[in-house]
Amino acid sequence: MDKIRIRGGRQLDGVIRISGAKNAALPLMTAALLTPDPLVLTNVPELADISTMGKLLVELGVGFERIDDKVTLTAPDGGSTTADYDLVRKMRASVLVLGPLLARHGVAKVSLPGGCAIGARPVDLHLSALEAMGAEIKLDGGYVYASAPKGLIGTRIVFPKVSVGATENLLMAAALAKGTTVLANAAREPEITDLAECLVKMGARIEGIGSDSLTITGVDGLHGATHAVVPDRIETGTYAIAAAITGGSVELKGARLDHVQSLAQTLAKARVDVTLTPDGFRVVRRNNRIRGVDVMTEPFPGFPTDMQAQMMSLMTVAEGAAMITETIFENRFMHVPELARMGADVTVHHSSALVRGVETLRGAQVMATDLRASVSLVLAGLAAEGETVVNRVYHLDRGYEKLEQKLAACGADIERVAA
Ligand SMILES: CC(=O)N[C@H]1[C@@H](OP(=O)(O)OP(=O)(O)OC[C@H]2O[C@@H](n3ccc(=O)[nH]c3=O)[C@H](O)[C@@H]2O)O[C@H](CO)[C@@H](O)[C@@H]1O
Ligand SMILES: C=C(OP(=O)(O)O)C(=O)O
Repeated sequence: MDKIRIRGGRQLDGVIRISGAKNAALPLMTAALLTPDPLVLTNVPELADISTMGKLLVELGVGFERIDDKVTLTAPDGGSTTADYDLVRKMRASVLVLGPLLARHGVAKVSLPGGCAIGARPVDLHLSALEAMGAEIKLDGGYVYASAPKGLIGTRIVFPKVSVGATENLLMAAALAKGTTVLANAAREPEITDLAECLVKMGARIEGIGSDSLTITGVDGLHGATHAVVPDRIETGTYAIAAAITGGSVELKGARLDHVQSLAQTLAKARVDVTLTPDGFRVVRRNNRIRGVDVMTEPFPGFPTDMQAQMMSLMTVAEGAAMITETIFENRFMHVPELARMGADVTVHHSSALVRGVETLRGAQVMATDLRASVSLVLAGLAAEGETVVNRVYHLDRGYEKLEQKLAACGADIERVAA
């Protein structure tokens, strides 16, 4: 298994171009299941999760062609409606095929995704909302059997909890339902807005895009479209912290500051400068020490759970203490013991972590069990004295396109070592 080796202590200076968002590209790819016409997506990042979704769609009979950052997906009539365990278990976003398959074909059999390192992550909200639209749902042998032979029927759905995936699944299902569906207490992450805008290009009728209440008037059929995937706000935030933690200056080209407002506010409180540039924004910290700032994760526009581990790395070297509270996932502090191996002082109590800043971290052999925890160790390694080796690089390959190249181009001493 490959490893990442970092020799820390170098400032990062330069420019990083932000890739398309994994968490937008994945649902957009499943939207191809809604129409027999080609859906052309551009700015699609090259990531393990995108290949996994491609393989799952091919198993469902979808034509998949990739040329550079452009992916063309064509889902002819008569494709399969079964998503097998082997691919679904690799990536939870696979459950997003359920809504589109059911809406288009009236039937779907999709493996339950199961839990993962960061939490149990049930899909009950997806299933009960589809039931409210008239679907019959049965669970058997680890599979969801869903059917709606006469089609899904629009209704008012009030999500008891904000869920990105459930909002996406229902948005796609409602696009082809009979009548009007209202999704109240919907998630409003930029990836949902991106999906909604693509669906509108495909002929869907959606009002309230960008808000927590979406009104979808079902149509008889959708057509093909071309859509550019929104820039990745989590990749953006990760490299913003890379600049901050190393005391450097990095311009994030293509990044959307309006998608990372809560992070930018936190960085400003921590004494990191964020300034707009014509094509993105620049993050600068020079001679001052980072100041400890409390952070609590929340649905968008609050501070994203997918940036919590990276922010914790920054806070480990802050002046003073920071309380980091995780409200979205019940087990998302796996980076804490690994950061402690690098000299960080962190105490976890239930869903909060008290981080007492130290002067410096020291390099170590580390590994993590999920994507953002892994990248938080890379960030810590960039700031640490000496050598850090991050194992289990396959987690990073799920979500960071050309990670080592992007960081090395700004002066980081980082390389991938084949095992
Ligand atoms: C591919 C993708 O876009 N993944 C993102 C998506 O995951 P995902 O869509 O899985 O996350 P959700 O927003 O659904 O999860 C939020 C919370 O709701 C719970 N829940 C969710 C669904 C459900 O049916 N029942 C239930 O209890 C989850 O366990 C979690 O505690 O949003 C998360 C929250 O921003 C991000 O961390 C993930 O990176
Ligand atoms: C948790 C994440 O992804 P997924 O929902 O695919 O596990 C993530 O992108 O940080």
